[in-house]
Amino acid sequence: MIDANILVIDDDDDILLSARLFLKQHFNQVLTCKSPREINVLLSKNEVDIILLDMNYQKGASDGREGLYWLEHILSIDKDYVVILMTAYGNVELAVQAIKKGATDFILKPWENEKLFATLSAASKLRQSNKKVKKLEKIHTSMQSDIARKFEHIIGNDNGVQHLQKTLAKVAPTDANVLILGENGTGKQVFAYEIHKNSLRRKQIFMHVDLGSLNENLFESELFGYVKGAFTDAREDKPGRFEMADGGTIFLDEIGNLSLPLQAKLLSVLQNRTVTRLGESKERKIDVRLISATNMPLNEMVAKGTFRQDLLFRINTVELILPPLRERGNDIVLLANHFLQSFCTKYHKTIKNINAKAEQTLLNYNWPGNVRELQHVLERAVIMTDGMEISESDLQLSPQKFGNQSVIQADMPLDEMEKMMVNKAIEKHKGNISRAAAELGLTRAALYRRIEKFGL
Ligand SMILES: Nc1ncnc2c1ncn2[C@@H]1O[C@H](COP(=O)(O)OP(=O)(O)OP(=O)(O)O)[C@@H](O)[C@H]1O
Repeated sequence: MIDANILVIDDDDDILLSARLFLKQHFNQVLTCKSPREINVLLSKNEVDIILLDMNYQKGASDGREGLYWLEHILSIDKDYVVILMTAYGNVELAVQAIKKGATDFILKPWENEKLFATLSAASKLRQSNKKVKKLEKIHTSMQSDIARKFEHIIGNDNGVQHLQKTLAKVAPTDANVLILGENGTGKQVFAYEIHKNSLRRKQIFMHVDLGSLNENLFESELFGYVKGAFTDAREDKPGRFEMADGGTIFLDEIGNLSLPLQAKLLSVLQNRTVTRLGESKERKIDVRLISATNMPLNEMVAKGTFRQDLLFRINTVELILPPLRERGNDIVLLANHFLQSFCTKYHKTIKNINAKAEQTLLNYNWPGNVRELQHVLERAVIMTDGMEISESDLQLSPQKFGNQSVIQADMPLDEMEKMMVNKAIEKHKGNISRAAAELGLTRAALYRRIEKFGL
């Protein structure tokens, strides 16, 4: 059985019947219709690979003009359709004209079944390779932007990060849906890409979609695509991100920002594994591995009714919770040195190290912007410093973000400082753990761990 869908258009019922009976034995799907006027509807509802098109429809017509007209029409819908013309009149000139206009081949009626099969199987090979080329072009474009994005490797020796790396290694080669949770800048995108790089889909597309930047109007056209004329600016057919990611991984970033109506639309695509472009009713199958990420507390949102539970179940087969940078201990110094090296290379500077006092400052800081903030701090420090080492003043860290300065003294041990902040936040929010955790930039679980640790 050849994996191709054939549409046969002929005004003669006997021809349609014999084509259907014969071709059904060899091809995936065979559709037939009597009038080329039905072409638009049929092509918008079905995934068709090859069109077998009669040249004459009006009674007594034999010049093939109608066939040429409909050939052009089909190719104007999508120039990649493979069209094979058929006629009872062995007119070579007409055949040449049709091929010039974009037909793939020509067959004479009455046909011999073997000849018809040979022509159609060659055509389906052509169609497959056209599809492959298109897909490769898409992958090429996406890889170009990947290269421009320049992904980092995951750096981290902290227990939490090491544990996550082990989970990642187990999950990556499966097709399981992964949800990555963590504050801004904790490396959710880095982890998502690492999963893709270690998956069986590594040679296919990694499609990053920032859902936070898509408003209600753009959501469907970006994600599901559209056909020419679907709306005023739709000048040509455009596949959506899901279709482009077919065969690869789609990374839905900021999934917690979706409104409830958009969550419903996304859920239906994930359940059916098909997308329908705006302006058409045809369903297109998609095969994607899904990774989602957010800095929002999805479980709490489910409890409040602002995030659909069924959508959460669909996306969180495996959950990775990235710890904030302030909880990663010495990884702060490890990452800082890594960024020091890379910015020294970028700015052609020779800076040997970060001095001890500056290191301690980095360790004491709260890092509300996490690894991204650390990266910026090091970039600025490398640019600004004139010496051979990074000192505390080069870091230019905002004093407010070391915690409550009015009571915290500079020489206070880190643990005590932390205990005091936790206590204050719980008091301020009258024991409401969620609010206290939100203020501290911690997850509820992380706050409970501290309450236990400090015996509060
Ligand atoms: N473990 C890590 N090792 C090396 N670089 C990292 C690591 N984690 C994060 N980074 C770097 O920090 C920056 C922020 O990371 P990333 O964009 O992945 O964070 P994010 O959690 O997706 O952020 P946001 O929530 O704002 O989208 C990136 O430049 C990334 O390369």
